[in-house]
Amino acid sequence: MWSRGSAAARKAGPRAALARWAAPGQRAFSKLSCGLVGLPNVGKSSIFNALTSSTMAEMANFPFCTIEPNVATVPVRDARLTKLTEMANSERSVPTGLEFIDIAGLVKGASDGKGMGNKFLTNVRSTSAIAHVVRCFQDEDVIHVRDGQDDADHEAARTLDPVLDLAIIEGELVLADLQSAELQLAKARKGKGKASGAAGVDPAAALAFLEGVCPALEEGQPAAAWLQEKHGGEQALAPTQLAAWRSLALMTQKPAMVLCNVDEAAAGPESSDLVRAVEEWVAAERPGCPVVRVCAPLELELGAIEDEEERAEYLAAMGLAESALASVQAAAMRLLNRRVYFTTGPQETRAWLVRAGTLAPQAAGVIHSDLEKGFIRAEVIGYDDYVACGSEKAAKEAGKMRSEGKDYEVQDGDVMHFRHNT
Ligand SMILES: Nc1ncnc2c1ncn2[C@@H]1O[C@H](COP(=O)(O)OP(=O)(O)OP(=O)(O)O)[C@@H](O)[C@H]1O
Ligand SMILES: [Mg+2]
Repeated sequence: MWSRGSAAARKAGPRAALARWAAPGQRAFSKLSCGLVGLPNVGKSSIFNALTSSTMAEMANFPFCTIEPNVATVPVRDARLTKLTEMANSERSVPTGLEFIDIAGLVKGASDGKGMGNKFLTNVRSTSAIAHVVRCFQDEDVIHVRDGQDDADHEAARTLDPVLDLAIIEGELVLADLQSAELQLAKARKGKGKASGAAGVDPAAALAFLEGVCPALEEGQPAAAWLQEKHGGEQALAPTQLAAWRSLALMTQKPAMVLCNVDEAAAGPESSDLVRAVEEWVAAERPGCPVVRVCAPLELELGAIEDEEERAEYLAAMGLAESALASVQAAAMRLLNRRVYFTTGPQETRAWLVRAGTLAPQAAGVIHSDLEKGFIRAEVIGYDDYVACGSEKAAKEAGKMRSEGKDYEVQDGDVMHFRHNT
């Protein structure tokens, strides 16, 4: 099954090392995952390869080239991790990861089983975020498919229209969600929904969400957009409400970003009309959804440059502030509301991912469940203080090390040490 990673994914060199992050007894580390979704042949596999700098996804000018999704985890570059590793002279430096899943092309009618149909919608269901890939590159030789069949002869299907493409795919996800939500609603009304049985889920709250979200889905509104409009988004929900909302497990509840697959001409500061059309539509219809331009060949070249200075020069020459990978990773962190804290020592300096608002014991639990169970307190130094003082010892002497208890909310960039009694 793809969720455990394809054989190719398991074999992949540097990524295989990432899979070993979680040593026996440790919890699997909390990496984020992002599924690449889009019409056939828009460049999902090309972007997957570019972002993960691997050639495991077969790229071909052939619609539905990808049948089994490819999975790869990419380490997140973080200058703070590099700096802390240098300061502690650690043997190992372990970044956080972002997993990409290259999903087969969806077409209009996918929710009814057209094209590769529901099988691929299942793959979308298991990711934490969705990246819509839309075609913004001009190439007469690459077939553009919109209607579930090779429509190369139809002028309308050949015309590039990334906004329409985006609306089609989003519409398919909404339709599939509507089918699921209506089933859940019928069951919930009879009082035997899975929500009513799920631990920690208030059946009345789940029912209320279903009654609200079904008509919205019917009108073509993604579930997340409905929640934003009616309730101010997930952040505004109380824990019991959030549990009820999440129990619906709809695809359009997931945060989404748009990746514009551009040619080199539109990769620099100039952009293109197609990209601008996407940006305008998203700003008006899906506010808060990030739009990132990715030029696959350029990103591939960039991924191959190890030297930081050389990378910076390459980016500057292209007129870019950062790589598409860095933009996508930042967008995923923002969308999924994640924060990073660090642990550092001579053996290892490591970055850990937690949700915004995570308290110290649960943050410790990301490292090992024993640390959470036996949590006594956390010794915390803010990243800036740590660097300004030059070492943990100096930070301590300068009074910058705080002793925090079980109610402490972990902040992005905290350098932490956990005291525990196990
Ligand atoms: N930015 C680009 N510029 C020019 N050609 C591109 C670009 N991106 C992708 N292509 C070409 O488009 C074709 C389709 O790409 P790819 O196989 O990555 O699409 P896909 O979305 O994964 O397709 P499928 O849905 O069939 O899996 C390939 O021939 C690829 O080389
Ligand atoms: Mg593909």
